[in-house]
Amino acid sequence: MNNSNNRIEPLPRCIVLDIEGTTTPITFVADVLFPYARDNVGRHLSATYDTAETKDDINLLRTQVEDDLAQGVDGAIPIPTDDAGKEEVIAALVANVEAMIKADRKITALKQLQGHIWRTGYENNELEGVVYDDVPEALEKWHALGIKVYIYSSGSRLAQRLIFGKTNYGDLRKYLSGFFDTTVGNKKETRSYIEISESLGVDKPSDILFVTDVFQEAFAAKGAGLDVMISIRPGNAPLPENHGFKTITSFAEI
Ligand SMILES: CSCCC(=O)C(=O)COP(=O)(O)O
Ligand SMILES: [Mg+2]
Repeated sequence: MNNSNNRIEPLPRCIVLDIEGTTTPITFVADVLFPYARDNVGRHLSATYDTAETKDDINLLRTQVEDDLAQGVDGAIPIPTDDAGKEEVIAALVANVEAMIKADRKITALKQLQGHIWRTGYENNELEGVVYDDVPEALEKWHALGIKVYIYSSGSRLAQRLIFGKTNYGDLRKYLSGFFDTTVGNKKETRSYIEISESLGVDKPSDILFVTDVFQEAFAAKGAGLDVMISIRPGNAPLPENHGFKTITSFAEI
């Protein structure tokens, strides 16, 4: 795409970016965001227990935990009914959420609650998003070229707006056209990328370039006909031998 890179492939009309391991170090998510959520989930639930937002979060978690218990998922414990009292309910919710975070589960019930907890952290200046140094310049370049850039992350759309709204390079949302999360589908399922492709209204799925760090996500996106590159960043998981995808270590290579 960039003449200096002598990229000969045609410009993608759209670029869809993963976050953890792609725009943002895995260490920021694993060592800052997830511990913040774990350490503040009890305080958050207690402070917002009677709000409609948290009631919705709790209902989602109740449904997820019922399914986890039926499936025998490690760490799942029953959540008492509301008449057991607020403290009892919150204690069970905290135990389940801590187990979900420890297992790095990419489920909507967890991600929706995490986004609400992180919102407080950003508002209180306890959190600031982190992106790699090559990201802002690439976003600005693509924006100038008229390329639409979207985010597809397991983090909720709120969490995505928060991280890009307050980064180490300021507010980057002006370069982003939209956000997709697990409500469109799991990132390792091809139908999720078909759904995204339909939503973006491109002529053909290959008009979209998807960039992620996870092989299974790349494979699922390729199955939907998207153009795919894999991001290699410090601390990312190793890739399978002969994975067959183009890899990049910086957005400047796109
Ligand atoms: C929006 S920042 C938090 C990202 C997150 O919760 C997560 O699990 C990262 O998953 P991704 O799909 O972006 O690798
Ligand atoms: Mg990722």
